[in-house]
Amino acid sequence: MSETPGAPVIHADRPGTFPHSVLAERHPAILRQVRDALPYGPGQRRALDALLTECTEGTVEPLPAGAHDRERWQTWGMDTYAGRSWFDVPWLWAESWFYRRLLDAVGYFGPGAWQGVDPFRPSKLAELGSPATDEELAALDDLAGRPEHERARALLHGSLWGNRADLGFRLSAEGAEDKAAVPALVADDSERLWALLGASGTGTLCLVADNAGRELVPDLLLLAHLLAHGRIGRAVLHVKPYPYYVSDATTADVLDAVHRLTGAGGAAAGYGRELRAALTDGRLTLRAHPFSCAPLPYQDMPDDLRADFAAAAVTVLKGDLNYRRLVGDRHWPATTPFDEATGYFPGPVAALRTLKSDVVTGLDAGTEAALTAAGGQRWRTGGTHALIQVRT
Ligand SMILES: O=P(O)(O)OC[C@@]1(O)O[C@H](CO)[C@@H](O)[C@@H]1O
Repeated sequence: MSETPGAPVIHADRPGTFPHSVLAERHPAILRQVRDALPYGPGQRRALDALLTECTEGTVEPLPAGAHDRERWQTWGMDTYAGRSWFDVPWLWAESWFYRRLLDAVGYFGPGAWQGVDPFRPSKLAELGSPATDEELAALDDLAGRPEHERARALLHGSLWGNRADLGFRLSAEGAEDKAAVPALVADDSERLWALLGASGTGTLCLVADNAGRELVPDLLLLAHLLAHGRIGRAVLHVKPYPYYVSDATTADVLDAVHRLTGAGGAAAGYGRELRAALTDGRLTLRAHPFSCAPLPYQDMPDDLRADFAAAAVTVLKGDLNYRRLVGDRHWPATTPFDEATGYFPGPVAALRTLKSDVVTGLDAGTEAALTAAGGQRWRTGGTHALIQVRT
């Protein structure tokens, strides 16, 4: 773990703060949701109950000697934090630890019959199969007749606002952009992103995915478009190696999403076929690196991942958690330059994120003041605002 100096690391120890509410309220609610989602047996239910007590009142208990990833978690700080209250370790660490322990409780890592069963799959499938997703996919038919650059921009906004599970590519009668969403952008470096994704490109785009379902679908649509129109030669989609933060995308979720697209008919099916072809011929590859579920900032990424990102024309990181890990989960002044916070990143990097936690960099002072004047600090966590930031 790096000892990088910087703004103070975020902890969850102060009642009344957003991080505290995640540990004290959101995690217990997730445990209840998981209990209800699948018919787990008595042993799994006891383990979920024990985890509830441990994460709210107890201390960090190290993984047992036989755990397959014990050594990895030791390098990720487990021994340092063992014995401390979950509220007294870095918030990012406590959250990642929660999902690792939850999967243990339901037998995800096995051995046994429940090995590999995603506790969040019922909710992911419900979202993917919802009428709202039908509507959003049908909106692709309206997009089909537009010029390529308009489609590309609409799909980029779909991917961005998909982070709020709200696909921005749905066209209004007036034009190609979502009129309500665009003014909510607190930083917009999209033209710099398009400069990296030129009109004809042979380069590789790394897209570090966030949520499955209604976020992953527009991410895939964007990749399909960029590949089909030769803006990039290859894409590498980074997904999680195991279920994480409830809805984060795994390989199984990508396959479900592609299946959903091909079965949808209309323009959506065309995107689905393009994705299947790209996966089959190697233009689109999936990567499920263990570090994608690490409780650490990207500054601490291992060399093989660094090499992947270094070789890309641009790496696009989706969502709030990836943003926290990109700039560091710290109380940065909002005007801290994005270029400075991401200076360590081994190549051009872009963040596409709706704001759902306190961390933010790269705002100008006027924007920050206007946001705060309009409603205190709620803009930081409410998911009502978004940003596209790029460092070349
Ligand atoms: O990465 P995502 O899906 O955009 O957001 C993850 C998130 O919901 O989880 C954290 C709270 O648990 C917050 O940082 C953030 O709001």
